[in-house]
Amino acid sequence: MNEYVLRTHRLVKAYKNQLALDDVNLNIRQGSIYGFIGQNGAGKSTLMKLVTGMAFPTSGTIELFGESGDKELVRARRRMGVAIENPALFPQLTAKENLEIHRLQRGIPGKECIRRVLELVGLEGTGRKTARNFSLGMKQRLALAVALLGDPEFLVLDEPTNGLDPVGVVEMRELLQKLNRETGITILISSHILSELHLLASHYGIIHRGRLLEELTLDELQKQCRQYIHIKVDSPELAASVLEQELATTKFEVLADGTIQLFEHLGRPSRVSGALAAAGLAIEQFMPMGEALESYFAKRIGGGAHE
Ligand SMILES: Nc1ncnc2c1ncn2[C@@H]1O[C@H](COP(=O)(O)OP(=O)(O)OP(=O)(O)O)[C@@H](O)[C@H]1O
Repeated sequence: MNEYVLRTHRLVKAYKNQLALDDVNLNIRQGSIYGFIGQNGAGKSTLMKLVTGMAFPTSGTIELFGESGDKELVRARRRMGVAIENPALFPQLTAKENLEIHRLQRGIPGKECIRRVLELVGLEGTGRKTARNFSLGMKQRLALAVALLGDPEFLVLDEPTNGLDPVGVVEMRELLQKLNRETGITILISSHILSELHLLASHYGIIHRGRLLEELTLDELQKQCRQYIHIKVDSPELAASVLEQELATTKFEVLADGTIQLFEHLGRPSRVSGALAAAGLAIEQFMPMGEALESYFAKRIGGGAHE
């Protein structure tokens, strides 16, 4: 079986006066959840449209389930479920009726799949309620159900958490994790907010101005997001000398507001607080912190902007 569900090679998409994708080599392994992160306009939807056949590349190749010929790609795309932009939902129809229309349009045999996808996304109890009266979270679930109709092996979801409240984001995360765990489905999911995908995605791709800056695993991302102890005491100068002399470290920074970020001794916080207290310092704040994911993302694309 092919190790990669999707690979792109030097993929370029040029619109009249701009490169929406610039030499993109993307690699999505089978069974992974690939979080595709980029600001608005970075090129996420464009890549998804090329992969799903909604638009054509200017140059470069797409390899889907190991296939890259034109005919083979058409066949491979049948193994994909897609939710890009809002799917056509009929507001006056129920979830079941909406799915029936999509099933017929796509020529999927048998009605059994409708009950199954409704259960998968947790909309089986919506009965006669019409889509007009659905919450945004329910509409997103219905869009996901539409994508799941043909029993796909690869799901492509463009910002499915867009506009959801924090509870809705967590629900969507749990739902996609459950699908991935129980069916082994590979998922490509985009967002402009890294923290929304964090803990959902097993792999990450960061795109900025059409260029794929970095691909990394969840583990690598965690390592990149630097951990430290945040310390606020009545005398930062004295604290700095305690850190250097008593704890033998220079891996800290004293910020302009007098707070200290200590990058060492993370596993022994009581030793640090003990040494500070023993020197007579009053400890006002003392807590372990990690660099916010968003600041890592901002830093990464900040650097990328000059590439
Ligand atoms: N049909 C088009 N014609 C011209 N330019 C386009 C077209 N589609 C996209 N673009 C441009 O290509 C760039 C990438 O757009 P794309 O929609 O892929 O970004 P995105 O990362 O999906 O952003 P968003 O989060 O806003 O959807 C943008 O600058 C956009 O203006």
